[in-house]
Amino acid sequence: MTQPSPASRPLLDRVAGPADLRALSDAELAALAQELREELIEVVSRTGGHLGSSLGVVELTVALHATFRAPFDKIIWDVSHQSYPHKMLTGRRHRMDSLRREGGLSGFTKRAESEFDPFGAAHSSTSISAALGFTVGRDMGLPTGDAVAVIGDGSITAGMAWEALFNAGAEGRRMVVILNDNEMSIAPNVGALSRYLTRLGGAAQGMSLRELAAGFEAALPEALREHARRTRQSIGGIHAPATMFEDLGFTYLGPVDGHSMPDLLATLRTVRSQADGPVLIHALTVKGKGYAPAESAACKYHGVAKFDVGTGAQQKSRPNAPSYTGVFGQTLTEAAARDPRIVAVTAAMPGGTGLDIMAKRFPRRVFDVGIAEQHAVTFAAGMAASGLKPFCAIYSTFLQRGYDQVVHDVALQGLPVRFAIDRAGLVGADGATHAGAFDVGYMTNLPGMVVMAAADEAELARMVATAAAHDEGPIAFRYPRGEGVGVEMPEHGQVLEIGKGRVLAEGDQVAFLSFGAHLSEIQRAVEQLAERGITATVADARFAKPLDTDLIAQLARHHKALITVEQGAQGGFGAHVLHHMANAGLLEHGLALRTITLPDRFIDQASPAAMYADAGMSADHITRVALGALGMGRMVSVA
Ligand SMILES: Cc1ncc(C[n+]2csc(CCOP(=O)(O)OP(=O)(O)O)c2C)c(N)n1
Ligand SMILES: CC(=O)[C@@H](O)[C@H](O)COP(=O)(O)O
Ligand SMILES: [Mg+2]
Repeated sequence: MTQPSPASRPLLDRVAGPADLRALSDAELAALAQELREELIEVVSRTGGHLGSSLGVVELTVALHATFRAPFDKIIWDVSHQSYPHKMLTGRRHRMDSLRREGGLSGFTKRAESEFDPFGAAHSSTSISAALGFTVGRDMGLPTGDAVAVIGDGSITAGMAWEALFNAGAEGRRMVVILNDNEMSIAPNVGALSRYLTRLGGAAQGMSLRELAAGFEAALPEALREHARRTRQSIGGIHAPATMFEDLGFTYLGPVDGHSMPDLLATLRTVRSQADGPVLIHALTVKGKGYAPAESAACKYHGVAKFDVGTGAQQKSRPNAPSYTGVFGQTLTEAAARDPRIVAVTAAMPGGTGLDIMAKRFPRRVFDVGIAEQHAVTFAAGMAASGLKPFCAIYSTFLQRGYDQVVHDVALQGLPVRFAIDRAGLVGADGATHAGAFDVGYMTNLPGMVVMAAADEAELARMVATAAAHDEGPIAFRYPRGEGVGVEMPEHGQVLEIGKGRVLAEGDQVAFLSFGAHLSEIQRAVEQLAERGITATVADARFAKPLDTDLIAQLARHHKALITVEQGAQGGFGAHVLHHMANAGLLEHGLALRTITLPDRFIDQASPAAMYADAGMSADHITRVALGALGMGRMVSVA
């Protein structure tokens, strides 16, 4: 991929890698941060991506790399959507225009991409655990240096981060956690911890971190923790209580101005030379820092499309149809207006899941619990047990985090939680970490769980209605990222009969049994087959559980080949159909059977269409599979 050369920047041009930062003076490091920021804005204006979070850590990234010795020391970015400045300082500056594109740099840290990415991420709240793991490796004599976890105030709300803090505090090993507190998750941060951090940030406002760091430096190493406590107390008042981080065994330093290079350098250098146990540095930053359109936007340009640097105006795609997410949010809001028992839960994604639409009309019936998928699921289970009708709206990839809760707190207890599983299938630029590949498998194997997938946006509206009406046990419906196919929308979502599919077109030779949103690709394949004189039946299963066994029997009896298609991993819908057919004796009449699923490998970022092509699921592939199943594999070649 040809890359435009970055504009010449006097200091940045001198930095081929982090070691070069150590030849710069502190003043030059501050100036370098400004160059880095300018280039970051330019690059992301061309690529799109997670701009606001990356802008907020420019100074921190420079200071970290100037102080620690990566890759020997391990700098671990939580989520790592803020790692663009880190990429630019660690030998990837000239490839930044390929960010999030096919064949290009990942939008997250990735072990395979660079030795400076010691730990891959994209799901939140893993950094402290990973840093503790590296720390133990170091202490057991492996050639690895200090571990530094950089975690945001949103990501630290997750239970996993606290499990790691408890463990690290008790272990007492030298490691560093930097809490990057910008008071934002994707949406404004929520919850009691967020309130606590705001108080902590405000309490010591005006104190000089350089003073604190100087005091810190003067302390004897073994007295480090006690000294930091005394220093804080002398600033916050004699009786200032210890922060909860200190109670957990960390030395708490802060708050530090996360955009002041002198303060950051003084603090990090002191910690690097003096720390003898776990240290938490509380850095206050501004999401979108240094770019006025980002700083002033409510979303702080968390994730942006390409944009005009002068105005900040993003290139809006012109949708031909409403988005699945929008249809979900709107339909659920209408259902909630009719049924006061409907409530909804999101784990820090009110906009991403469309629940912001319902929250505008029914603010007290939508609960943003922060990045806490496990809690979200069990909280919904509790509400279901109380007689409410909870919709738990979580992306497929993040619901993985709450799986034991789905099993133990929902399915096992037969509670009617409605799972709205957005971002099912391949999602594009976020790549493999965000692919909704596994939910069909991990939901259909649960006794009593009803599992649906929407073929289009009208079907999604029907599935919302079906879920609202289904009080007998848990039910889930999945739908993809992006816009629908432009079908006419029903006025009210009609309630579907549980376990019944539908036939959309009838043919003689091959039957396609589709589960979910790959239907339009199948229809293109059907056209290609028709050009070759082959007629196909197209059925939409709607349900992977319970299966429409009558429909399957009918398709099996009247065709030479039956092909299942789903936007999910092996072990999902197709596997259930095969399992049923084997046990029902439907495989005994010479029927050719094929399952089209994602392959058994992770698919790298590209456009969703290119990712599906990579996965062997384009219309051409489907046509080829059908021809092969009919024994006509060599009849024609398709592209
Ligand atoms: C387990 C999980 N749930 C949800 C998300 C979606 N997500 C990505 S970034 C983000 C907000 C993170 O906030 P914070 O850590 O404060 O970083 P900031 O963007 O403010 O820099 C969320 C909710 C995720 N990546 N992982
Ligand atoms: C980093 C992260 O997990 C989110 O910001 C994610 O990229 C959002 O994805 P959508 O754009 O699909 O909502
Ligand atoms: Mg934040």
